[in-house]
Amino acid sequence: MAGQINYQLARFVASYGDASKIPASTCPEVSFVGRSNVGKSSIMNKLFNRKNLVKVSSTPGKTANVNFFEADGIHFVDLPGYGYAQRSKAERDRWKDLIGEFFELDRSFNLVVSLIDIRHEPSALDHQMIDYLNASGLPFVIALTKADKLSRGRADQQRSAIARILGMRPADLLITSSDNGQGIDELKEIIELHCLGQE
Ligand SMILES: Nc1nc2c(ncn2[C@@H]2O[C@H](COP(=O)(O)OP(=O)(O)OP(=O)(O)O)[C@@H](O)[C@H]2O)c(=O)[nH]1
Repeated sequence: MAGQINYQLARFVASYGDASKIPASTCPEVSFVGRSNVGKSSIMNKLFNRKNLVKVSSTPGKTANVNFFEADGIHFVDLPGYGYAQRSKAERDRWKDLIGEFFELDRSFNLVVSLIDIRHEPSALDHQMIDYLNASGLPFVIALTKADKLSRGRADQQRSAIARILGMRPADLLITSSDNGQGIDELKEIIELHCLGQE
């Protein structure tokens, strides 16, 4: 049951625009990836039960750095959203490099939470990210975001469709909403499993 990690004292730790400047891991880490505007900041705020600790922006593409948060001795890492078309190519390349370099670091990748908007098919960059996660062997979970925007039945259908596209089982994809809290306790349980070593 979720509840072993105390999220109450979540705090911002540091922000890095250059992966080579990130200090070595000192504790378990949970990293959040996904396309711009998918809801990374919102799901992190929901975990922390805070409105605005992780800046939520309705303008896509605001998270341009790797941002570290800490709660109860665990680091939560907000990675820059990828694939925001209206940015310059130079900026998109910088973000891609930053994400790529981050995953090449020798770190404690206890869990990567890969977010996909439940309403849309995975993008080419989502595929690239998930292929990379599969190939690297890093533990990851897919969280489908914004489920409150669909009926329960439609959300289940979308989960099956997205799972099929990704070659995964529907049960491997978590249906979540930062709006009504759906799936957040399950996500907490998965985080606990990977960060507190209860295999
Ligand atoms: N209805 C609904 N809206 C959501 C949900 N999660 C996020 N949003 C909205 O989607 C928009 C983007 O959310 P963010 O959490 O800022 O997304 P992000 O992935 O951090 O965005 P970047 O900073 O661009 O990488 C905001 O307007 C949020 O209010 C959700 O579960 N339900």
